Amino acid sequence: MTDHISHYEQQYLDLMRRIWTQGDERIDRTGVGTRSLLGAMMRFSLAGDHVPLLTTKRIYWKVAAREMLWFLSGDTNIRELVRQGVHIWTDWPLDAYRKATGEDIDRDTFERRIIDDTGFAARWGDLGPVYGAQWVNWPVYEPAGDGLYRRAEKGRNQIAELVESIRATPGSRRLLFTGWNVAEVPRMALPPCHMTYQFQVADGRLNGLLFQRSCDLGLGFAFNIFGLSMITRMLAQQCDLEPGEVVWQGGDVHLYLNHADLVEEQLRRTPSGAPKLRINRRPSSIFDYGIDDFEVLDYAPQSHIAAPVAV
Ligand SMILES: Nc1nc(=O)c2c([nH]1)NC[C@@H]1CN(c3ccc(C(=O)N[C@@H](CCC(=O)O)C(=O)O)cc3)CN21
Ligand SMILES: O=c1ccn([C@H]2C[C@H](O)[C@@H](COP(=O)(O)O)O2)c(=O)[nH]1
Repeated sequence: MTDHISHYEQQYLDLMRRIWTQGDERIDRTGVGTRSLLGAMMRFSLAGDHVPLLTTKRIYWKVAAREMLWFLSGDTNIRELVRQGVHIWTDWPLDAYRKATGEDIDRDTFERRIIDDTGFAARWGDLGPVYGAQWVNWPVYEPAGDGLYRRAEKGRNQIAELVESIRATPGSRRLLFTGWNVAEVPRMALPPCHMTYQFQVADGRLNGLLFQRSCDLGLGFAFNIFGLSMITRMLAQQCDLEPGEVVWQGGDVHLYLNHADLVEEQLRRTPSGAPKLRINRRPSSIFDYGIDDFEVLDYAPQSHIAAPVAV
């Protein structure tokens, strides 16, 4: 149906090939090793409900959607994700627990305890002040007298302020939010990868841009580009704008060396089709969306390709 030269996903496959064949090979933080390139950009249209889901392997878009809704809820504990059957954040708390206790616990048992025991979840399931905390409750400090400061009860809600700003000053060049809180990065289980989102209103359309400092092109990217598209669509709906395009900018874009099978299989495949993301309802605020409000249509991907995640 779609000529593969012009299919939106070709940008992704080209970048994958370039990094795999020409990337700088190094041992990274995880010890797995990557091939890496600094600086990349891709653009995708959201017009007509189109969504840049990868078609050369199945993407579990509901997992990515649940993760995005979890960020917006301000939650930083994996418990709610695990309760919803989302396992993509479990490995980091699990690793911390194993290292701290020496207990040789398997993932299923760890997740069971996170769900069953709220005390255990509070102690071992929290990722620190990651995305959700910074997005909707960026800490602020108020004078407490004698030159002292105390943390204000409520922080800044960057997302609520962004909705207001898009509505009030659509010509602004300051329509953004960021998870990169320099003072709090050391307390995060992982410093934010998809760290800064910026928006622009042009001709009645909302465009969204993401700067991602570090990108696991084989696994994380598919989720991150869906998340960017989803939040751009939600913001557009809340601000009575049409969806425009999304621009993705990568800092350190890499392929893990243990993703060789995935990379080679994916590069053999040809992208096809034009999936659409439908939002079935107009919730009264950006914080009132639920998973059932989203539907993906015309998505007929090739088979899933499993690949290990580097912790
Ligand atoms: N190395 C690494 N890559 C990442 O993409 C990543 C991290 N670490 N750390 C934090 C989060 C967690 N994210 C993840 C983690 C795992 C998958 C993953 O395993 N995806 C599989 C299966 C998904 C599922 O079974 O639900 C996939 O095929 O997409 C995706 C994103 C994105 N981030
Ligand atoms: O949303 C995400 C979250 C994480 N990643 C990847 C990028 C890297 O491979 C690791 C993070 O390691 P750092 O050493 O902190 O860069 O996780 C992603 O692609 N998308």
